[in-house]
Amino acid sequence: MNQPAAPEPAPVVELTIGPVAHGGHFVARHQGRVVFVRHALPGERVLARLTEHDDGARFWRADVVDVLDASADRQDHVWDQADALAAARSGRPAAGGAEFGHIRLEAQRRLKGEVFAEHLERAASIDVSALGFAGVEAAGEEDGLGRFWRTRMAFAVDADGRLAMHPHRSDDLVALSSMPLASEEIQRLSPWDADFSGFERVEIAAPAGGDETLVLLVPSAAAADAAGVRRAARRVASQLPDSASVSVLTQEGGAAADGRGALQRISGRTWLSESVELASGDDYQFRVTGEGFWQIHRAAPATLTDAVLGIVAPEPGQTVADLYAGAGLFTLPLAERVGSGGRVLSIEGAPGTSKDARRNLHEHRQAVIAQGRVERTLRGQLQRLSGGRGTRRLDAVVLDPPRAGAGKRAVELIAQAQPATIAYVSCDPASFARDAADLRRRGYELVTARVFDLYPNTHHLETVGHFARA
Ligand SMILES: C[S@@+](CC[C@H](N)C(=O)[O-])C[C@H]1O[C@@H](n2cnc3c(N)ncnc32)[C@H](O)[C@@H]1O
Repeated sequence: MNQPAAPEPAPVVELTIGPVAHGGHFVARHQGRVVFVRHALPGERVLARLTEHDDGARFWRADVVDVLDASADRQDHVWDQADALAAARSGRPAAGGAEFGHIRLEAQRRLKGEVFAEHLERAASIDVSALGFAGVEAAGEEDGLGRFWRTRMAFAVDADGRLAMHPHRSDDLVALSSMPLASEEIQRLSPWDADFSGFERVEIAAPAGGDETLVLLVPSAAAADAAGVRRAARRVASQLPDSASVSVLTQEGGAAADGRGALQRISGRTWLSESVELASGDDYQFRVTGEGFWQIHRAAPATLTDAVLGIVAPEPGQTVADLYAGAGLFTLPLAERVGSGGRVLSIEGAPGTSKDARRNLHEHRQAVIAQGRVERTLRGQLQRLSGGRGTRRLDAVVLDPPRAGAGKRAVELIAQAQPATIAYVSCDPASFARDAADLRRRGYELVTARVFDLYPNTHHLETVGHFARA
């Protein structure tokens, strides 16, 4: 019988690396075609394996397998399991999730600043140097190598029940023996040593500085009956320290935070208590349910809230909107500052997360907590706030949309409310630049932009932009 032909090994080509591009890639050219290369640095000469190279494709993709001339910004990778060069040498896949780990931290920030500046220039004709953009800022105290900052982690589970992660754009799984971006609280659980058989996804959350952790187990599609799932979950719980609360999350489709999931407690609690201390010394407590949204970097909640309050400078009696509000991270300090004579309209789409916001704000009657999509609910909420006399104008708007940005309809509604000030928090420079261009067309100018490195050793960056009505 004929054996199927073994797949051709992907070609390896020599490339000279050009500038950084968004998404963790660097731009090179091969035979006139653009190649997006990972694990590289500008100016390097490398050997790279073509991972996507269709003849008809507009561009190709490649991963560096060897460095012929190294950049001075290159360092030993901070996480051996994500080290693409070591992986290529030993013929194993590298885990995704730390695609900038081979770059010195200061250089990562310089590159992220270049990506940010380029997007604003290209999509919104904004020259960030004219705004006094001072480069990407570190958040909070940090490990010199950009490790131990993630208070939220999501893992896959391999066939042996080990925590695992996918390589970039791959369905393969890399079983983990470490994950140095995870916070020290998560490290203390040593989840890499546990057996998660029976589950297909594991989410772990740990508040910065606390000793409680929350482990959510998503049963695999082929899971046994409910009793079998509970037994498997109890077996997981028995392998973890007592400080870990364990719950099973069953999802009837959709993301964890969409409110359609059901949480079933196995041990401990189904929620975490998060504490945020601002630069002013003000201290806030939040309850965040297992499947609810919370910022990932340990210093992000305080860093972002300080930046937002610095822009909005809320005053007693004002009316402010907090859009894409999550569990109320910004809503709570805004509500305290506008006082009982003011109003904060807080809109969050995910029902479970919105429930958290309602609990976190229940003592603040000036906060109106609305659940729904901003683009669908903002107008109706502003009409309600005006008591049926047209649409309530806003003094300021804070928006912190997901990666896709706010989009045309939400920007239109925000501009119609005529806020003097807009604080726009964004985790994606492309959608931020697109929305910034739209805000400009509607009479708002970007006054300042700060970029925070809330995702060290990855290509991601967080922007807080201050827009003012021209
Ligand atoms: C980046 S998070 C910000 C949450 C909050 N500001 C914080 O920092 O904790 C974005 C939030 O927007 C919510 N969301 C996504 N799309 C939405 C939409 N169209 N309308 C309202 N909320 C939405 C998500 O559920 C998520 O909680």
